[in-house]
Amino acid sequence: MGLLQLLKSQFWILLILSYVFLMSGLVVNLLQLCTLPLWLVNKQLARRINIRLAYCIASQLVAAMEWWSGTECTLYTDPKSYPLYGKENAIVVLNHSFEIDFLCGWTFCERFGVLGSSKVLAKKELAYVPVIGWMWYFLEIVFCKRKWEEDRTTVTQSLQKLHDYPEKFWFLLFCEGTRFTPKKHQISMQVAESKGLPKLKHHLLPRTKGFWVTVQNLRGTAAAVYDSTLNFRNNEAPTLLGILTGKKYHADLYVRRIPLESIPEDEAECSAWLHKLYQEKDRFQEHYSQTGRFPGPVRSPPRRPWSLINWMFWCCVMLYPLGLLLIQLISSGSMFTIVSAVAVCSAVSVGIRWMIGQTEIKRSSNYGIKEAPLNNN
Ligand SMILES: CC/C=C\C/C=C\C/C=C\C/C=C\C/C=C\C/C=C\CCC(=O)SCCNC(=O)CCNC(=O)[C@H](O)C(C)(C)COP(=O)(O)OP(=O)(O)OC[C@H]1O[C@@H](n2cnc3c(N)ncnc32)[C@H](O)[C@@H]1OP(=O)(O)O
Ligand SMILES: CCCCCCCCCCCCCCCC(=O)OC[C@@H](O)COP(=O)(O)O
Repeated sequence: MGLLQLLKSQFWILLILSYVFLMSGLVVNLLQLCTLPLWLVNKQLARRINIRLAYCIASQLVAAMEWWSGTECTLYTDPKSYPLYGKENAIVVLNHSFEIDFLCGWTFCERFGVLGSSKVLAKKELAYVPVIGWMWYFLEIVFCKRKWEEDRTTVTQSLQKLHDYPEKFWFLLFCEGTRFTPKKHQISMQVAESKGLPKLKHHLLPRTKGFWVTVQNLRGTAAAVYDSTLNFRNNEAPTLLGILTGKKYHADLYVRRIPLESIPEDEAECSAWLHKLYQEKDRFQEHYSQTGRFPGPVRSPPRRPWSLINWMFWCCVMLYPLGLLLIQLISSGSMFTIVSAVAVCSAVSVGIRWMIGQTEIKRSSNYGIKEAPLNNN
């Protein structure tokens, strides 16, 4: 292990990065709160400001991945579709097997200039995660309870609001609805069998209602579906903690652009279309596991310096007062201040550990387990 790598893996470095992320995130959340009155007067301006504020938070994680860990991202895609990426609204369909799949998604958003405005159909629990969840509220992220009876109306309403969104956005859908685990896979394949659908090896059976409602409500707003399949080289199972301690991974993403008009409007046909798409995705993953690559040409966009510049800016802004405080602390020698500083450090590390925990598959929800196939009609 090199000296730099050793340094990156030190706990106190992680603590400093976490402090910068948490404190700058809370400052950004506060600024977002201040834009509330502006929504009443000039909604489009409020949205544009919030896109930039969200960029300040999300791009710190992207910088950690691209610049700190040096993780590389290769894009396999058709050269004819490539010039359209970032220039049109799109619905992105992505497999949900990795702890940092959302971060890889963000990295591509950054490279195509849509990071601040990127959206997702997210489980409601994430709305309460400090910094990220609070930021999403101002970004008009669509939340769902994964209970169709309730989601049908709320998801439709949230999607309708995006019709006049002032900047280009990608709307991410993890149609599997939860992270892949062997147990969830086994249960979802029982569901597939009970529905007479072919079994999938690398994916859970997709939930089709969210996809259908998204496509229907974004017709005329989004131009295409980007069918995206992600994998990592050398059978790696990357983690956010790995990224933050400087571990380098190599992600491969296969993207196919499918014009929205080619997707059926009828719910049953749309559902069958999505099942077929997942059967194809499964074949791409099988191809990857056999050959170590996806089909088609490679066209990788380079990383941009903006995420790093933003991160450096927040490091300077947040570390300056921390430095002053430390000097004061050491020179005062007061037991009370030292105990307070230790308490703050502990709170930061517990808070960040909890947030990182949200990304860990071993802490994944029971969704997809609790509904036994026998309960399905
Ligand atoms: C060029 C570069 C291209 C791309 C770059 C890539 C990406 C970048 C893009 C954007 C980035 C943006 C942001 C990223 C940042 C962060 C994101 C982080 C995380 C958030 C992600 C989540 O929170 S995922 C969880 C929430 N999302 C979803 O669940 C979406 C999918 N779900 C649905 O669509 C659901 O239908 C629903 C949520 C709308 C409703 O849920 P409900 O449970 O009520 O679902 P259903 O009614 O569908 O369920 C009943 C049907 O399911 C069948 N069933 C029962 N048991 C199972 C089972 N175990 N497995 C499968 N199916 C099952 C049942 O039979 C019912 O079937 P029907 O035939 O009746 O439908
Ligand atoms: C430099 C930064 C230092 C500190 C970084 C801490 C950042 C914490 C970021 C938390 C972001 C949370 C996003 C989680 C996304 C996710 O993967 O959600 C899972 C859901 O899809 C499905 O849930 P489940 O049903 O439980 O599998």
